[in-house]
Amino acid sequence: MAISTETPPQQQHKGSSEGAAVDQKRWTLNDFDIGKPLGRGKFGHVYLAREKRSNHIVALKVLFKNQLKQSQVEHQLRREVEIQSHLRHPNILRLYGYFYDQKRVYLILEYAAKGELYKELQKCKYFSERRAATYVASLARALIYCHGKHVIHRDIKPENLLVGAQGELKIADFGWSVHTFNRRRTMCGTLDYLPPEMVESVEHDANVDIWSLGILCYEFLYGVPPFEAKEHSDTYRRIVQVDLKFPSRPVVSSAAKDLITQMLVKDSSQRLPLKKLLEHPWIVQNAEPSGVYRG
Ligand SMILES: Nc1ncnc2c1ncn2[C@@H]1O[C@H](COP(=O)(O)OP(=O)(O)OP(=O)(O)O)[C@@H](O)[C@H]1O
Repeated sequence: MAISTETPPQQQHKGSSEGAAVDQKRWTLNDFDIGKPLGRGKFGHVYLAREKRSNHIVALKVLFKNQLKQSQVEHQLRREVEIQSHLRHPNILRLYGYFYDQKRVYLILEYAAKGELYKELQKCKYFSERRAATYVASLARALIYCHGKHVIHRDIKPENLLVGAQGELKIADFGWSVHTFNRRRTMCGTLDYLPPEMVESVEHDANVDIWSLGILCYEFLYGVPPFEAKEHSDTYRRIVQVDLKFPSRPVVSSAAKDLITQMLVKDSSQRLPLKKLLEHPWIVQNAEPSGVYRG
């Protein structure tokens, strides 16, 4: 199978803007050769596929409409598609387009050849500081890009991260993301009359992603999330109290702990901004400048 990862699937309407082309092309199942299954999720299956005309390799996610309806997630899926199809960043999984038939919805996704990060973490138990810092820096860059477009991910966790052929991290699941600008518009009609504290709350909201990235950084280095507990109520309490403890094993540098401590701050306005994170000594000294961890 000829593998091309550079060019997106052919688009029908040349000359239109990239984002518009995604919407305008009318795909059907006949446009693809279907390959091996890549995995299955709650609502359907994911297959390796090749777009016939361009030979472009993609991941085709097939979702069953009746299951989406039953779980009342159609609205969430629509939002996910709307948001993800407009994002272009090396660390964000591309959504090239979608189509549907009577029973199914198909999402045409960028293929992430190295699969789920979650499985890698399980295999290694925890990552080296170099690897963790490289991942955290790429995620910070992807989130800065999202926040610049008023998109908050809200669900950054290892299960939602895939790894590309070069070892680059890809944020994959935008099911819980929100476009704050849209939300504000529907609520208030226009931004013009909003007081500063409400306009600022866009950034304020975005700080939830800094918290999640702090949790993820901890999990990369220790193999478990920081507030884990047997009982749900205990996890809740530990989060609310920010009951942050650093075990003595595995050994983790004080610079890494300092960064995590600056991200896991209860007052969301006091969390280390993502741009500052990229300048933190632990990131500067450990993250691969290429943004790619090759092992
Ligand atoms: N773009 C992709 N490239 C490579 N493998 C993928 C891709 N998307 C999904 N997969 C594989 O298919 C599996 C199922 O993906 P899917 O997104 O449907 O399920 P999920 O992550 O469990 O999400 P959900 O809980 O929303 O169903 C993933 O766990 C992953 O192994």
